[in-house]
Amino acid sequence: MARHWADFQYEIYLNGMTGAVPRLPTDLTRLEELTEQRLGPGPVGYVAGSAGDGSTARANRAALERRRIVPRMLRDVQERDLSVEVLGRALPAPLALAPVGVLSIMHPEAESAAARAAAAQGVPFILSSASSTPIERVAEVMGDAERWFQLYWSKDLEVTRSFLGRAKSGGFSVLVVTLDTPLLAWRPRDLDQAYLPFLHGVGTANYFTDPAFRAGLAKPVHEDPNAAVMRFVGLFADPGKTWPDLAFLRENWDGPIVLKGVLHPDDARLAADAGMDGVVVSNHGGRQVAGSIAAADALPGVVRAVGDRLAVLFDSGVRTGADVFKALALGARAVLLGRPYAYGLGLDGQAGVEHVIRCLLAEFDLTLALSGHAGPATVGPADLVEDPA
Ligand SMILES: Cc1cc2nc3c(=O)[nH]c(=O)nc-3n(C[C@H](O)[C@H](O)[C@H](O)COP(=O)(O)O)c2cc1C
Ligand SMILES: O=C(O)C(=O)c1ccccc1
Repeated sequence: MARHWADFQYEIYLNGMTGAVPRLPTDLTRLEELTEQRLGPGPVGYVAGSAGDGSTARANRAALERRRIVPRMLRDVQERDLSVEVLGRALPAPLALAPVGVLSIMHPEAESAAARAAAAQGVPFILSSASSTPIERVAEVMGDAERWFQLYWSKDLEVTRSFLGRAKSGGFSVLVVTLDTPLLAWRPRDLDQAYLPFLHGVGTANYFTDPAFRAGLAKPVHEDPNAAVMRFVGLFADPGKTWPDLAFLRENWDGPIVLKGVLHPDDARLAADAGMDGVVVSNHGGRQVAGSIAAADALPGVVRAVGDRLAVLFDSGVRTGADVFKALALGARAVLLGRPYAYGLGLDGQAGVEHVIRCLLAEFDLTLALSGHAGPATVGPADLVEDPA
């Protein structure tokens, strides 16, 4: 029998009989405020912040909130199964943890704690190229759990080759290539504090321990960490890349490749034509193009364009179980979760990330059941209306 994620609520109430209440809020929209109170302004500003005036991040939430679910009754929702097949993988629920860089600013155990949490709950972990922890150290704590690798497609071919080889050796099976960050956007919250997180734990972070990256430095990282950070900023991405360049990745990666940060239907078609396996409809959580289309508003057009050819995933603004439901109703196969798990990590390490996953999926399970669905397969556009307000 499939796991009933909704039972988490009774676990919480049962614990309550001995006087225990959850260590973190069960409404994940409250985590940001709590993190802000507990951690310094630099790290929280970096994670919570977004591009420009923040309008895209707000639009992401508004586009999800504007869509309302129309529940159906008497449809036998006793036995529910949240599992989905994505890119040939059986996932227990339509959820993966999004790639989030430099997690050591949130917690000393950084990506290792987040990866352990994902593995414990059976949710794929997408490791960022810009992680605070080397690929191999993360692989070590994941057993045989599902893990994907996010590539920042570097200007330096040797760095890219090195990452692809190390990710493959570490058992990372899906390559997620992020397209929407050829440059870091204008981020006033970080600029006002002159805060760049990349110096944090520089000696042990993924880039800074990579042999190909180090080979290009005039001095060892510990002797001139500022120069190492400037080399990183200069080469982690490549604004010169174009669609034909994808052939290199297709030839040098055996497994599925997913392009992250696609918003236009024509770009989704180009991804399919380039032999890619999936796209993530995402505006990077509103951190790149201030003023851009909300991710949920871009989703239906991409699904119409390539839904029969590619796995269409979604992120940017997912905070509740209802948001997961709405993304699926708009045509996504699964969603990625970003900031909320970073806050969970900052507030309570591995346990905090597990709390976030369990709350989101319990709420999603209940949303499904209460809306008349026994699983993701039957969810579709007919379940939603747009709030005229
Ligand atoms: C602090 C932070 C760091 C991020 N680092 C990366 C990264 O290294 N690679 C990447 O592809 N996306 C990165 N993202 C974007 C996320 O993968 C994801 O697209 C975004 O957080 C989703 O929006 P949400 O935070 O509203 O859930 C980062 C996001 C945040 C908040
Ligand atoms: O901050 C980000 O959103 C991001 O994607 C990033 C970019 C470079 C390094 C680490 C994270």
